[in-house]
Amino acid sequence: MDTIFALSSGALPAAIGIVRLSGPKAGDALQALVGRLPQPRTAALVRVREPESGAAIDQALALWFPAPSSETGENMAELQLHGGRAVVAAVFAALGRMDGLRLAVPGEFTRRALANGHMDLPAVEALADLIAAETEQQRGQAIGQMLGGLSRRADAWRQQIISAQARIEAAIDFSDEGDVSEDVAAASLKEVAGLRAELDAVLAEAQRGERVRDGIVVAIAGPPNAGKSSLVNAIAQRDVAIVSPIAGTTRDVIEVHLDLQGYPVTIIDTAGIHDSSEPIEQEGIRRARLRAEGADLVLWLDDLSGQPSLPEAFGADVWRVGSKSDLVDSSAKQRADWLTSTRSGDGVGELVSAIGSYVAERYGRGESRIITRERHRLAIQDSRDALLRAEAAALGDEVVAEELRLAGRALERLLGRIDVEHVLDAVFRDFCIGK
Ligand SMILES: Nc1nc2c(ncn2[C@@H]2O[C@H](COP(=O)(O)OP(=O)(O)OP(=O)(O)O)[C@@H](O)[C@H]2O)c(=O)[nH]1
Ligand SMILES: [K+]
Ligand SMILES: [Mg+2]
Repeated sequence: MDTIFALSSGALPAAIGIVRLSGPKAGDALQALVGRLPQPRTAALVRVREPESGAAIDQALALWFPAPSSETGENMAELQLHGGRAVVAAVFAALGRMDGLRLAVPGEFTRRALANGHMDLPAVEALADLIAAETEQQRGQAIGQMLGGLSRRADAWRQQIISAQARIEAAIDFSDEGDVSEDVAAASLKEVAGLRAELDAVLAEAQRGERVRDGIVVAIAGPPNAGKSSLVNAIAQRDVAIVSPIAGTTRDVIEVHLDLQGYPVTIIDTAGIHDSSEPIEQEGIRRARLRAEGADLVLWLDDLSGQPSLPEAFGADVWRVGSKSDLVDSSAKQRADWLTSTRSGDGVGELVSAIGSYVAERYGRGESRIITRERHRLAIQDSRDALLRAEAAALGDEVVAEELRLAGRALERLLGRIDVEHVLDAVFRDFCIGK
């Protein structure tokens, strides 16, 4: 097993540059650089020297974490250097010359922690989410999961399934004893039904966690020239989209990322939807429809100047938003849920607050969000389906026990206890070097 090292802190130059090592030779390498091994888990002020010449490289804090009480479960060492490029380069050069040491690949420390059972798969996923989190709600969700939110629940479900399975298997073995075994099996199946209902409830809310992780999409759609791009610019307070009096200006889908009440919200500007014979515009309209259909909320914009343009039926909630309110008389205003003018600025701030409240209400209420990825949802769904099949099978039947076994396996997959290899690449794709 190689000993790996990497810069675990951010871009240089910086006040401090943290270099971490993990593997069998981490202690030897630290000793070669600083002359001694500090007390385990206690920071020590040390002189870092080039091992061959003895020339000073830096003065630093050193930490030593002997296996197995370290993040990876291996011997680990950490140097908190001054964060200069040449300082870190000199330390890397010295480490690179040592036998059995090499630079880590992205996520390799965490991969070792997983392999050594110091983290489970949901915790690894949550760590990636925590590092990627840009809003308060994303952070809260990620740390909750990293500290075991999902794992604890899934493990409790698994224990319940195993115990029901054991009782049903015993009932099968003692089936010649008649009534008693039937009662036991019936009671166990009742428990299974209760658990299945619990999984159903969690699955019904699955979308919330996934959306908070990935971002909640609000699409601005409507007829050409309604002022969609102007509204997107007003919301972003930046000139992100091209605005012009020419109908059909926007063709590509443009995204703006916002933090509303701690939730990540992606506002998308789309091509004006109407019957067009122009092929490029047609493609833009096709993309606009597609994004609006996948959105969580559609703002249907209409400048209220002519016949009301009817919102198309999308899968999402639709708000009718009147635009250019500086141009219309009060009678037209009854046709919209919201009125805005990007010229005067009226109504834009209110609309944005209303979107924030809508998102907080829709994604914040209810149980804590424990499903944050499709992978979690599919595994829990598999478990739930097996429980349902168990309920449907005859009492005391071997099929019941087998379905319960499958239900338990789906949860073990969720926790990364089995079949972990084929999901690892997807999980570690987002990791950076040094993590
Ligand atoms: N008076 C007034 N004009 C506006 C307002 N908002 C936008 N406009 C004008 O309306 C015209 C169309 O605006 P855009 O934002 O390009 O409209 P759009 O819906 O994105 O248009 P397409 O991308 O072509 O579908 C431009 O000339 C804008 O200056 C407003 O609040 N008041
Ligand atoms: K336009
Ligand atoms: Mg536009």
